[in-house]
Amino acid sequence: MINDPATLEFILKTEFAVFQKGSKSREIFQDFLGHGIFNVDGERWKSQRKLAANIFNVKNFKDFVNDTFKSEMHEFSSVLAGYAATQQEFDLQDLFFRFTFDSFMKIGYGTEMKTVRSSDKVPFMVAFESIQARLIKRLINPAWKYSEYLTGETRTHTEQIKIIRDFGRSIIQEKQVEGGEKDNDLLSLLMRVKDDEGNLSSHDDLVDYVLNFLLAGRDTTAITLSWAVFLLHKNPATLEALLTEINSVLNRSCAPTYEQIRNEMPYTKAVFHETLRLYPSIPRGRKEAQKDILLPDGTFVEKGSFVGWSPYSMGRTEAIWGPDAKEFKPERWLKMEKQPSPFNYPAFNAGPRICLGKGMAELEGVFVLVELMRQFEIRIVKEEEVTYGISMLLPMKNGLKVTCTFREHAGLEA
Ligand code: HEM
Repeated sequence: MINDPATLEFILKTEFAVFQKGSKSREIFQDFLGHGIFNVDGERWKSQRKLAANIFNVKNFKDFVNDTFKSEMHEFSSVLAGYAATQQEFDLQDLFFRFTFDSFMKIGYGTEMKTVRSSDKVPFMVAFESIQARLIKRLINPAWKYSEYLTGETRTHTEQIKIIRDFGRSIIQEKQVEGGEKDNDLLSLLMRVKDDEGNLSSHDDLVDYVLNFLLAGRDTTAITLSWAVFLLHKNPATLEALLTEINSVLNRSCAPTYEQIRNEMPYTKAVFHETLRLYPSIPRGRKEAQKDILLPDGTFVEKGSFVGWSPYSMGRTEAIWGPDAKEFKPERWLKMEKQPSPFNYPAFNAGPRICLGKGMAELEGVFVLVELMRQFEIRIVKEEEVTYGISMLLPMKNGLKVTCTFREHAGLEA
Protein backbone atom coordinates (compact mmCIF):
# COMPACT_ATOMS: atom_id res chain seq x y z
CA MET A 1 0.00 0.00 0.00
CA ILE A 2 1.42 3.41 -0.85
CA ASN A 3 0.31 6.77 0.51
CA ASP A 4 2.45 9.41 -1.10
CA PRO A 5 1.67 11.48 -4.21
CA ALA A 6 5.10 11.08 -5.88
CA THR A 7 4.91 7.27 -5.80
CA LEU A 8 1.32 7.40 -7.03
CA GLU A 9 2.49 9.50 -9.99
CA PHE A 10 5.16 6.90 -10.72
CA ILE A 11 2.53 4.15 -10.81
CA LEU A 12 -0.34 5.88 -12.57
CA LYS A 13 1.65 7.99 -15.02
CA THR A 14 5.42 7.47 -15.35
CA GLU A 15 5.20 3.65 -15.43
CA PHE A 16 1.64 3.45 -16.76
CA ALA A 17 2.57 0.59 -19.12
CA VAL A 18 3.98 -1.50 -16.24
CA PHE A 19 1.17 -0.99 -13.73
CA GLN A 20 -2.05 -2.29 -15.27
CA LYS A 21 -5.44 -3.50 -14.09
CA GLY A 22 -4.04 -6.94 -14.91
CA SER A 23 -5.43 -10.41 -15.42
CA LYS A 24 -6.01 -11.30 -11.74
CA SER A 25 -8.39 -8.37 -11.14
CA ARG A 26 -9.96 -9.01 -14.51
CA GLU A 27 -10.88 -12.54 -13.46
CA ILE A 28 -12.58 -11.27 -10.29
CA PHE A 29 -14.63 -8.65 -12.13
CA GLN A 30 -15.11 -10.55 -15.41
CA ASP A 31 -18.74 -11.63 -14.99
CA PHE A 32 -19.76 -8.14 -13.85
CA LEU A 33 -17.64 -5.77 -15.96
CA GLY A 34 -16.64 -8.07 -18.84
CA HIS A 35 -14.73 -6.17 -21.52
CA GLY A 36 -16.00 -2.77 -20.36
CA ILE A 37 -13.68 0.21 -19.83
CA PHE A 38 -13.13 -0.40 -16.10
CA ASN A 39 -11.86 -3.94 -16.64
CA VAL A 40 -9.56 -3.77 -19.67
CA ASP A 41 -6.06 -2.64 -20.57
CA GLY A 42 -4.20 -1.98 -23.81
CA GLU A 43 -5.97 -1.51 -27.13
CA ARG A 44 -9.42 -2.44 -25.82
CA TRP A 45 -9.12 0.30 -23.20
CA LYS A 46 -7.71 2.85 -25.66
CA SER A 47 -10.55 2.52 -28.16
CA GLN A 48 -13.32 2.79 -25.52
CA ARG A 49 -11.59 5.70 -23.86
CA LYS A 50 -11.30 7.59 -27.17
CA LEU A 51 -14.95 7.08 -27.95
CA ALA A 52 -16.25 7.92 -24.50
CA ALA A 53 -14.08 11.04 -24.35
CA ASN A 54 -16.35 12.42 -27.10
CA ILE A 55 -19.52 12.10 -25.12
CA PHE A 56 -18.23 12.96 -21.65
CA ASN A 57 -16.81 16.21 -22.85
CA VAL A 58 -19.59 18.29 -21.26
CA LYS A 59 -18.86 21.29 -23.46
CA ASN A 60 -19.95 19.27 -26.49
CA PHE A 61 -23.48 18.87 -25.24
CA LYS A 62 -23.88 21.13 -22.28
CA ASP A 63 -27.41 22.16 -23.23
CA PHE A 64 -28.59 18.55 -23.39
CA VAL A 65 -26.90 17.66 -20.09
CA ASN A 66 -28.18 20.79 -18.43
CA ASP A 67 -31.74 20.26 -19.68
CA THR A 68 -31.66 16.63 -18.56
CA PHE A 69 -30.49 17.47 -15.04
CA LYS A 70 -33.11 20.22 -14.91
CA SER A 71 -36.02 18.03 -15.94
CA GLU A 72 -34.91 15.10 -13.77
CA MET A 73 -34.41 17.48 -10.84
CA HIS A 74 -37.92 18.75 -11.35
CA GLU A 75 -39.18 15.19 -10.81
CA PHE A 76 -36.88 14.78 -7.81
CA SER A 77 -38.10 18.04 -6.23
CA SER A 78 -41.73 17.13 -6.64
CA VAL A 79 -41.13 13.79 -4.92
CA LEU A 80 -39.42 15.64 -2.06
CA ALA A 81 -42.31 18.12 -1.95
CA GLY A 82 -44.58 15.14 -1.30
CA TYR A 83 -42.39 13.99 1.60
CA ALA A 84 -42.24 17.55 2.95
CA ALA A 85 -46.02 17.82 2.90
CA THR A 86 -46.50 14.53 4.79
CA GLN A 87 -43.38 14.75 7.00
CA GLN A 88 -42.69 11.16 6.04
CA GLU A 89 -39.24 9.65 6.63
CA PHE A 90 -37.43 8.47 3.49
CA ASP A 91 -34.04 7.22 2.26
CA LEU A 92 -32.30 10.11 0.50
CA GLN A 93 -29.41 7.94 -0.69
CA ASP A 94 -31.86 5.66 -2.49
CA LEU A 95 -33.46 8.71 -4.11
CA PHE A 96 -30.05 10.01 -5.23
CA PHE A 97 -29.34 6.61 -6.81
CA ARG A 98 -32.64 6.84 -8.67
CA PHE A 99 -31.90 10.40 -9.78
CA THR A 100 -28.42 9.64 -11.14
CA PHE A 101 -29.76 6.44 -12.75
CA ASP A 102 -32.58 8.27 -14.54
CA SER A 103 -30.25 11.10 -15.61
CA PHE A 104 -27.49 8.83 -16.90
CA MET A 105 -29.93 6.55 -18.74
CA LYS A 106 -31.19 9.58 -20.61
CA ILE A 107 -27.82 11.22 -21.28
CA GLY A 108 -25.91 8.03 -22.10
CA TYR A 109 -28.54 5.86 -23.75
CA GLY A 110 -31.46 8.14 -24.62
CA THR A 111 -33.83 6.09 -22.39
CA GLU A 112 -36.48 7.54 -20.04
CA MET A 113 -36.70 5.63 -16.74
CA LYS A 114 -38.47 7.83 -14.15
CA THR A 115 -37.57 5.55 -11.23
CA VAL A 116 -37.51 8.62 -8.94
CA ARG A 117 -41.31 8.67 -9.13
CA SER A 118 -41.62 5.21 -7.57
CA SER A 119 -40.57 3.78 -4.25
CA ASP A 120 -40.76 0.19 -5.54
CA LYS A 121 -37.49 -1.66 -5.56
CA VAL A 122 -35.93 -1.72 -9.04
CA PRO A 123 -34.58 -5.27 -9.62
CA PHE A 124 -31.68 -3.96 -11.70
CA MET A 125 -30.55 -1.61 -8.92
CA VAL A 126 -30.90 -4.21 -6.17
CA ALA A 127 -28.81 -6.70 -8.17
CA PHE A 128 -26.25 -4.06 -9.22
CA GLU A 129 -25.60 -2.99 -5.62
CA SER A 130 -25.57 -6.51 -4.21
CA ILE A 131 -23.02 -7.67 -6.81
CA GLN A 132 -20.69 -4.78 -5.93
CA ALA A 133 -20.79 -5.67 -2.23
CA ARG A 134 -19.94 -9.29 -3.12
CA LEU A 135 -17.07 -8.45 -5.46
CA ILE A 136 -15.12 -6.51 -2.88
CA LYS A 137 -15.01 -9.66 -0.75
CA ARG A 138 -13.40 -11.47 -3.69
CA LEU A 139 -10.45 -9.06 -3.53
CA ILE A 140 -9.54 -10.13 -0.01
CA ASN A 141 -10.41 -13.80 -0.25
CA PRO A 142 -8.26 -15.85 -2.65
CA ALA A 143 -10.63 -18.79 -2.12
CA TRP A 144 -13.68 -16.78 -3.13
CA LYS A 145 -14.94 -19.32 -5.63
CA TYR A 146 -15.18 -21.99 -2.92
CA SER A 147 -16.61 -19.58 -0.32
CA GLU A 148 -19.32 -18.43 -2.69
CA TYR A 149 -20.13 -22.02 -3.61
CA LEU A 150 -20.33 -23.12 0.05
CA THR A 151 -22.50 -20.20 1.13
CA GLY A 152 -24.84 -20.59 -1.83
CA GLU A 153 -23.81 -17.19 -3.16
CA THR A 154 -22.74 -18.62 -6.51
CA ARG A 155 -26.38 -19.17 -7.37
CA THR A 156 -27.51 -15.74 -6.15
CA HIS A 157 -24.64 -14.16 -8.04
CA THR A 158 -25.51 -15.94 -11.28
CA GLU A 159 -29.15 -14.87 -10.96
CA GLN A 160 -28.17 -11.27 -10.27
CA ILE A 161 -25.71 -11.16 -13.17
CA LYS A 162 -28.55 -12.39 -15.39
CA ILE A 163 -30.84 -9.59 -14.15
CA ILE A 164 -28.35 -6.84 -14.94
CA ARG A 165 -27.27 -8.31 -18.30
CA ASP A 166 -30.89 -8.79 -19.38
CA PHE A 167 -31.44 -5.15 -18.50
CA GLY A 168 -28.41 -4.11 -20.59
CA ARG A 169 -29.67 -6.24 -23.50
CA SER A 170 -33.12 -4.66 -23.31
CA ILE A 171 -31.64 -1.17 -23.65
CA ILE A 172 -29.66 -2.19 -26.72
CA GLN A 173 -32.67 -3.93 -28.30
CA GLU A 174 -34.83 -0.87 -27.67
CA LYS A 175 -32.30 1.31 -29.44
CA GLN A 176 -32.13 -1.11 -32.39
CA VAL A 177 -35.93 -1.26 -32.70
CA GLU A 178 -36.19 2.52 -32.63
CA GLY A 179 -33.49 2.68 -35.29
CA GLY A 180 -31.64 5.05 -32.99
CA GLU A 181 -28.26 3.93 -34.31
CA LYS A 182 -27.98 7.32 -35.93
CA ASP A 183 -28.32 9.22 -32.62
CA ASN A 184 -25.31 10.77 -30.94
CA ASP A 185 -25.75 9.44 -27.43
CA LEU A 186 -23.04 7.18 -26.00
CA LEU A 187 -24.79 3.91 -26.85
CA SER A 188 -25.41 4.95 -30.45
CA LEU A 189 -21.72 5.81 -30.82
CA LEU A 190 -20.72 2.49 -29.28
CA MET A 191 -23.05 0.62 -31.65
CA ARG A 192 -21.41 2.23 -34.68
CA VAL A 193 -17.77 1.85 -33.72
CA LYS A 194 -15.72 -0.73 -35.68
CA ASP A 195 -12.50 -2.49 -34.72
CA ASP A 196 -9.37 -2.53 -36.90
CA GLU A 197 -10.82 -5.36 -39.01
CA GLY A 198 -14.00 -3.39 -39.63
CA ASN A 199 -16.22 -5.46 -37.29
CA LEU A 200 -18.95 -3.91 -35.15
CA SER A 201 -18.98 -4.69 -31.40
CA SER A 202 -20.66 -7.95 -30.44
CA HIS A 203 -23.94 -7.84 -28.54
CA ASP A 204 -22.18 -9.12 -25.40
CA ASP A 205 -19.51 -6.42 -25.61
CA LEU A 206 -22.22 -3.76 -25.96
CA VAL A 207 -23.87 -5.07 -22.79
CA ASP A 208 -20.48 -4.78 -21.01
CA TYR A 209 -20.13 -1.18 -22.19
CA VAL A 210 -23.65 -0.23 -21.07
CA LEU A 211 -23.09 -1.67 -17.58
CA ASN A 212 -19.62 -0.18 -17.10
CA PHE A 213 -20.67 3.32 -18.05
CA LEU A 214 -23.75 3.03 -15.86
CA LEU A 215 -21.52 2.11 -12.90
CA ALA A 216 -19.33 5.14 -13.66
CA GLY A 217 -22.17 7.56 -14.19
CA ARG A 218 -24.70 6.52 -11.56
CA ASP A 219 -23.20 5.23 -8.33
CA THR A 220 -20.23 7.56 -7.84
CA THR A 221 -22.21 10.81 -7.92
CA ALA A 222 -25.15 9.51 -5.88
CA ILE A 223 -22.77 8.39 -3.12
CA THR A 224 -20.95 11.75 -3.11
CA LEU A 225 -24.26 13.61 -2.78
CA SER A 226 -25.29 11.46 0.19
CA TRP A 227 -22.04 12.19 2.06
CA ALA A 228 -22.30 15.89 1.17
CA VAL A 229 -25.75 16.14 2.77
CA PHE A 230 -24.46 14.29 5.83
CA LEU A 231 -21.43 16.60 6.20
CA LEU A 232 -23.56 19.74 5.73
CA HIS A 233 -25.94 18.49 8.40
CA LYS A 234 -23.02 18.02 10.80
CA ASN A 235 -21.49 21.41 9.96
CA PRO A 236 -24.25 24.06 10.17
CA ALA A 237 -21.84 26.98 9.57
CA THR A 238 -20.84 25.43 6.23
CA LEU A 239 -24.48 24.97 5.29
CA GLU A 240 -25.07 28.64 6.15
CA ALA A 241 -22.15 29.73 3.92
CA LEU A 242 -23.50 27.53 1.11
CA LEU A 243 -26.96 29.10 1.39
CA THR A 244 -25.41 32.58 1.38
CA GLU A 245 -23.68 31.81 -1.93
CA ILE A 246 -26.84 30.31 -3.41
CA ASN A 247 -28.92 33.34 -2.41
CA SER A 248 -26.39 35.82 -3.72
CA VAL A 249 -26.14 34.14 -7.15
CA LEU A 250 -29.77 33.11 -7.58
CA ASN A 251 -31.65 36.20 -6.56
CA ARG A 252 -34.88 34.76 -7.93
CA SER A 253 -36.18 31.33 -7.07
CA CYS A 254 -34.96 29.51 -10.14
CA ALA A 255 -32.44 26.80 -10.93
CA PRO A 256 -28.82 27.74 -11.70
CA THR A 257 -27.59 27.86 -15.29
CA TYR A 258 -24.54 26.02 -16.58
CA GLU A 259 -22.56 29.28 -16.61
CA GLN A 260 -23.55 30.13 -13.02
CA ILE A 261 -22.41 26.72 -11.82
CA ARG A 262 -19.14 26.98 -13.75
CA ASN A 263 -18.27 30.57 -12.83
CA GLU A 264 -20.24 31.86 -9.87
CA MET A 265 -20.52 29.07 -7.30
CA PRO A 266 -16.98 28.38 -6.04
CA TYR A 267 -18.12 27.62 -2.50
CA THR A 268 -20.65 24.98 -3.57
CA LYS A 269 -18.00 23.43 -5.82
CA ALA A 270 -15.62 23.42 -2.83
CA VAL A 271 -18.26 21.59 -0.75
CA PHE A 272 -18.46 18.94 -3.49
CA HIS A 273 -14.67 18.40 -3.60
CA GLU A 274 -14.21 18.61 0.16
CA THR A 275 -16.80 15.82 0.46
CA LEU A 276 -14.89 13.72 -2.04
CA ARG A 277 -11.61 14.37 -0.25
CA LEU A 278 -13.01 12.84 2.95
CA TYR A 279 -15.42 10.33 1.40
CA PRO A 280 -14.10 9.44 -2.08
CA SER A 281 -16.82 7.36 -3.71
CA ILE A 282 -14.13 5.04 -5.13
CA PRO A 283 -12.09 4.67 -1.94
CA ARG A 284 -9.30 2.35 -3.12
CA GLY A 285 -7.31 1.43 -6.19
CA ARG A 286 -4.77 -1.19 -7.13
CA LYS A 287 -2.57 -2.09 -10.10
CA GLU A 288 -0.73 -5.28 -11.02
CA ALA A 289 2.95 -5.00 -12.01
CA GLN A 290 3.56 -6.50 -15.46
CA LYS A 291 7.31 -6.90 -14.78
CA ASP A 292 9.75 -6.68 -11.85
CA ILE A 293 10.27 -3.02 -10.96
CA LEU A 294 11.69 -0.75 -8.22
CA LEU A 295 9.53 2.03 -6.77
CA PRO A 296 11.26 5.45 -6.41
CA ASP A 297 11.98 4.72 -2.71
CA GLY A 298 13.78 1.48 -3.63
CA THR A 299 10.94 -0.93 -2.78
CA PHE A 300 11.08 -4.00 -5.00
CA VAL A 301 7.79 -4.96 -6.70
CA GLU A 302 7.75 -8.42 -8.22
CA LYS A 303 5.99 -9.09 -11.53
CA GLY A 304 2.39 -10.19 -10.85
CA SER A 305 2.10 -8.51 -7.44
CA PHE A 306 -0.16 -5.60 -6.60
CA VAL A 307 0.46 -2.02 -5.52
CA GLY A 308 -2.54 -0.42 -3.82
CA TRP A 309 -3.45 3.08 -2.70
CA SER A 310 -6.40 4.62 -0.92
CA PRO A 311 -7.88 8.00 -1.89
CA TYR A 312 -9.75 7.72 1.44
CA SER A 313 -6.52 7.59 3.48
CA MET A 314 -4.70 10.09 1.27
CA GLY A 315 -7.57 12.57 1.73
CA ARG A 316 -7.04 12.37 5.50
CA THR A 317 -3.23 12.49 5.47
CA GLU A 318 -1.71 15.49 7.28
CA ALA A 319 1.46 15.43 5.17
CA ILE A 320 -0.74 16.24 2.15
CA TRP A 321 -3.53 18.40 3.63
CA GLY A 322 -2.07 19.87 6.82
CA PRO A 323 -2.94 19.40 10.50
CA ASP A 324 -6.68 19.93 9.90
CA ALA A 325 -6.78 17.13 7.30
CA LYS A 326 -9.62 15.29 9.04
CA GLU A 327 -11.88 18.34 9.31
CA PHE A 328 -14.56 19.26 6.78
CA LYS A 329 -13.48 22.73 5.61
CA PRO A 330 -14.55 23.64 2.07
CA GLU A 331 -12.80 27.02 2.54
CA ARG A 332 -9.44 25.27 2.06
CA TRP A 333 -10.22 24.91 -1.68
CA LEU A 334 -10.79 28.67 -2.02
CA LYS A 335 -7.51 29.52 -0.29
CA MET A 336 -5.37 27.37 -2.61
CA GLU A 337 -3.43 29.22 -5.28
CA LYS A 338 -4.03 26.35 -7.69
CA GLN A 339 -6.10 23.20 -7.43
CA PRO A 340 -4.27 20.14 -6.02
CA SER A 341 -2.69 17.78 -8.52
CA PRO A 342 -4.71 14.58 -9.09
CA PHE A 343 -1.83 12.67 -7.47
CA ASN A 344 -2.43 14.59 -4.22
CA TYR A 345 -6.21 14.30 -4.60
CA PRO A 346 -6.83 11.02 -6.47
CA ALA A 347 -10.62 10.83 -5.93
CA PHE A 348 -11.01 10.97 -9.73
CA ASN A 349 -7.94 8.83 -10.35
CA ALA A 350 -4.92 10.33 -12.14
CA GLY A 351 -2.71 9.87 -15.20
CA PRO A 352 -3.97 8.55 -18.56
CA ARG A 353 -6.93 6.79 -16.88
CA ILE A 354 -8.17 9.84 -15.01
CA CYS A 355 -11.96 9.90 -14.70
CA LEU A 356 -13.65 10.94 -17.93
CA GLY A 357 -16.78 12.16 -16.19
CA LYS A 358 -15.23 14.60 -13.73
CA GLY A 359 -16.74 17.66 -15.40
CA MET A 360 -20.15 16.03 -15.64
CA ALA A 361 -20.02 14.82 -12.03
CA GLU A 362 -19.12 18.29 -10.82
CA LEU A 363 -21.92 19.86 -12.84
CA GLU A 364 -24.46 17.30 -11.64
CA GLY A 365 -23.28 17.37 -8.02
CA VAL A 366 -23.32 21.15 -7.71
CA PHE A 367 -26.65 21.44 -9.53
CA VAL A 368 -28.35 18.92 -7.24
CA LEU A 369 -26.85 20.38 -4.06
CA VAL A 370 -27.99 23.87 -5.01
CA GLU A 371 -31.48 22.76 -5.94
CA LEU A 372 -31.89 20.56 -2.90
CA MET A 373 -30.61 23.04 -0.35
CA ARG A 374 -32.35 26.00 -1.99
CA GLN A 375 -35.75 24.38 -1.64
CA PHE A 376 -35.61 22.05 1.35
CA GLU A 377 -34.35 21.76 4.89
CA ILE A 378 -33.10 18.23 5.39
CA ARG A 379 -32.95 16.57 8.80
CA ILE A 380 -31.09 13.31 9.28
CA VAL A 381 -33.17 10.97 11.42
CA LYS A 382 -30.55 8.80 13.12
CA GLU A 383 -27.20 10.45 12.58
CA GLU A 384 -25.42 7.89 14.72
CA GLU A 385 -26.50 5.11 12.34
CA VAL A 386 -24.79 6.69 9.34
CA THR A 387 -21.75 4.64 8.41
CA TYR A 388 -20.20 3.28 5.25
CA GLY A 389 -20.88 -0.14 3.82
CA ILE A 390 -18.16 -2.47 2.56
CA SER A 391 -18.46 -2.47 -1.21
CA MET A 392 -16.51 -1.64 -4.37
CA LEU A 393 -17.59 1.95 -3.81
CA LEU A 394 -18.34 3.83 -0.56
CA PRO A 395 -22.13 3.78 -0.11
CA MET A 396 -23.83 4.41 3.21
CA LYS A 397 -24.55 1.05 4.79
CA ASN A 398 -28.08 1.79 5.99
CA GLY A 399 -28.93 4.48 3.47
CA LEU A 400 -29.53 8.07 4.58
CA LYS A 401 -32.84 8.27 6.46
CA VAL A 402 -34.14 11.83 6.51
CA THR A 403 -37.21 14.02 6.79
CA CYS A 404 -37.55 17.33 4.99
CA THR A 405 -39.53 20.55 5.10
CA PHE A 406 -39.84 23.40 2.64
CA ARG A 407 -37.21 26.06 3.15
CA GLU A 408 -38.77 29.44 3.75
CA HIS A 409 -39.24 31.57 0.60
CA ALA A 410 -38.18 28.70 -1.63
CA GLY A 411 -39.86 28.38 -5.00
CA LEU A 412 -40.34 25.15 -6.91
CA GLU A 413 -39.98 26.46 -10.44
CA ALA A 414 -37.20 24.85 -12.43
C1 HEM B 1 -18.24 11.94 -7.98
C2 HEM B 1 -18.25 11.32 -9.10
C3 HEM B 1 -17.14 10.49 -9.68
C4 HEM B 1 -15.98 10.01 -9.10
C5 HEM B 1 -15.51 10.20 -7.66
C6 HEM B 1 -15.28 9.25 -10.11
C7 HEM B 1 -14.06 8.61 -9.91
C8 HEM B 1 -13.43 7.82 -10.84
C9 HEM B 1 -12.26 7.00 -10.58
C10 HEM B 1 -11.53 6.89 -9.24
C11 HEM B 1 -11.96 6.34 -11.72
C12 HEM B 1 -10.87 5.28 -11.92
C13 HEM B 1 -11.47 3.92 -11.65
C14 HEM B 1 -10.58 2.76 -11.99
O1 HEM B 1 -9.79 2.80 -12.93
O2 HEM B 1 -10.70 1.74 -11.32
C15 HEM B 1 -12.91 6.76 -12.72
C16 HEM B 1 -12.92 6.32 -14.01
C17 HEM B 1 -13.89 6.65 -14.91
N1 HEM B 1 -14.97 7.50 -14.72
FE1 HEM B 1 -15.41 8.51 -13.04
N2 HEM B 1 -16.00 9.27 -11.27
C18 HEM B 1 -17.14 10.02 -11.05
C19 HEM B 1 -18.15 10.28 -11.95
C20 HEM B 1 -18.16 9.88 -13.24
C21 HEM B 1 -19.21 10.15 -14.18
C22 HEM B 1 -20.46 10.97 -13.88
C23 HEM B 1 -18.86 9.55 -15.34
C24 HEM B 1 -19.57 9.51 -16.62
C25 HEM B 1 -20.51 10.21 -16.98
C26 HEM B 1 -17.57 8.91 -15.13
C27 HEM B 1 -16.88 8.20 -16.08
C28 HEM B 1 -15.71 7.51 -15.86
C29 HEM B 1 -15.08 6.65 -16.85
C30 HEM B 1 -15.57 6.37 -18.25
C31 HEM B 1 -13.93 6.11 -16.25
C32 HEM B 1 -12.92 5.13 -16.85
C33 HEM B 1 -11.69 5.87 -17.30
C34 HEM B 1 -10.61 4.95 -17.85
O3 HEM B 1 -10.42 3.85 -17.35
O4 HEM B 1 -9.95 5.39 -18.79
N3 HEM B 1 -17.18 9.13 -13.85
N4 HEM B 1 -13.80 7.66 -12.15
